[in-house]
Amino acid sequence: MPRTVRLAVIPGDGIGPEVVAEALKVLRAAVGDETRFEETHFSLGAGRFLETGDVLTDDDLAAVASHDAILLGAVGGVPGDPRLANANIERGLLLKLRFSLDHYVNLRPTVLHPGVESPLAAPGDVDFVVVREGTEGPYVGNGGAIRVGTPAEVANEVSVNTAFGVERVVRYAFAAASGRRKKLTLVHKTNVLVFAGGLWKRTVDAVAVEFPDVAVDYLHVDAATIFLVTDPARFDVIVTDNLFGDILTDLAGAISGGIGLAASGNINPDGRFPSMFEPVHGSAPDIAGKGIADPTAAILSVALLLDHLGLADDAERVRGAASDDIAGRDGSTRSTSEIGDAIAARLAPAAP
Ligand SMILES: NC(=O)C1=CN([C@@H]2O[C@H](COP(=O)(O)OP(=O)(O)OC[C@H]3O[C@@H](n4cnc5c(N)ncnc54)[C@H](O)[C@@H]3O)[C@@H](O)[C@H]2O)C=CC1
Ligand SMILES: CC(C)CC(=O)C(=O)O
Ligand SMILES: [Mg+2]
Repeated sequence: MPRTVRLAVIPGDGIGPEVVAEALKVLRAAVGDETRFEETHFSLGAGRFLETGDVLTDDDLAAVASHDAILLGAVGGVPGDPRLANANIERGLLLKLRFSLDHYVNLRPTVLHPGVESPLAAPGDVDFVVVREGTEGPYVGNGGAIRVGTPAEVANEVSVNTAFGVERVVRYAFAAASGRRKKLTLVHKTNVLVFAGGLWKRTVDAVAVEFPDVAVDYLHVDAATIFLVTDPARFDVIVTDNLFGDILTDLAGAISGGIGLAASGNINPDGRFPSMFEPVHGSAPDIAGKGIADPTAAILSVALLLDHLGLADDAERVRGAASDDIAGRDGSTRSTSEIGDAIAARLAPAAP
């Protein structure tokens, strides 16, 4: 009897549906007969909002939450589109999913694949994971503004950091480092953000006692951007808050061959809620509909999904096929579906 995995698929906006189609192609080619993915496709995003006025209803959320895992493309329209001014798709949909489903680990691995040209002069070994906190920080919507639109406007956006929230993600990061090269770098801005930074630093110091095999380092976020460019090999696992992690992982994508290769998982490690896998990039309205988006980030996100489901062999095969494809890229332009087809073909069983 094959295992059935109920997969919620949220293609989203812009290039989201284009890259998700390729990711699903690869997923279907990767898994053996012993696993069956039952897909439910959800029409959510800016497009859906413009049609119906809904962003994410309680029914939508409950339906998505009833699945075993989620694959998401990207959501969001053209920045500045006045029709979306009151929608706040990113907060009302993407962050609502992450918060409601308690995705407190936002896992973003960065590898410089063989054959990829990095813009760095001396990239060295680029192989690190950013463990970004996913449910707190400045993204929780704890803010407000007064006298909006006047010269006397005051706007606040408060970063929320709880001992509970920081400790659980820090613990996850230590465990991840322990299973890798045993180095954890906390990135924050403790010299200025003394309250939040103090909590993060004290938590790392306290949890470190339980992981004596893991070397602990600390960098202010501004210095971390320098070292990501000048010496990325110094990083193994980075743990950081929601905002810093968001910014650092776009940079991580850029130094490792481009945002089109950067995968991520929004993980609920407790398994109480389905985890969600998505490329790091957004809906890229500037290239949407042209068939030129790189689907590799979405495909590598499928590998993270398979890992999460305990299908490590299938995950490794997807990574291997993607890596082989990447290594063979010669600078000629292939379409989104040509790349997906080529990676899926590497996974197809050999003809007898
Ligand atoms: N997880 C999500 O759903 C995210 C959604 N967004 C939303 O996406 C929309 C666009 O945001 P941007 O700031 O422009 O970020 P973006 O990541 O969509 O695009 C930044 C640049 O990277 C390029 N790019 C992105 N993905 C690519 C791919 N797979 N292949 C080749 N090139 C790629 C784009 O063409 C663009 O030049 C906005 O509405 C934003 O709020 C942004 C980031 C994450
Ligand atoms: C809505 C944003 C937080 C999405 C984003 O940029 C990200 O998660 O990387
Ligand atoms: Mg981002």
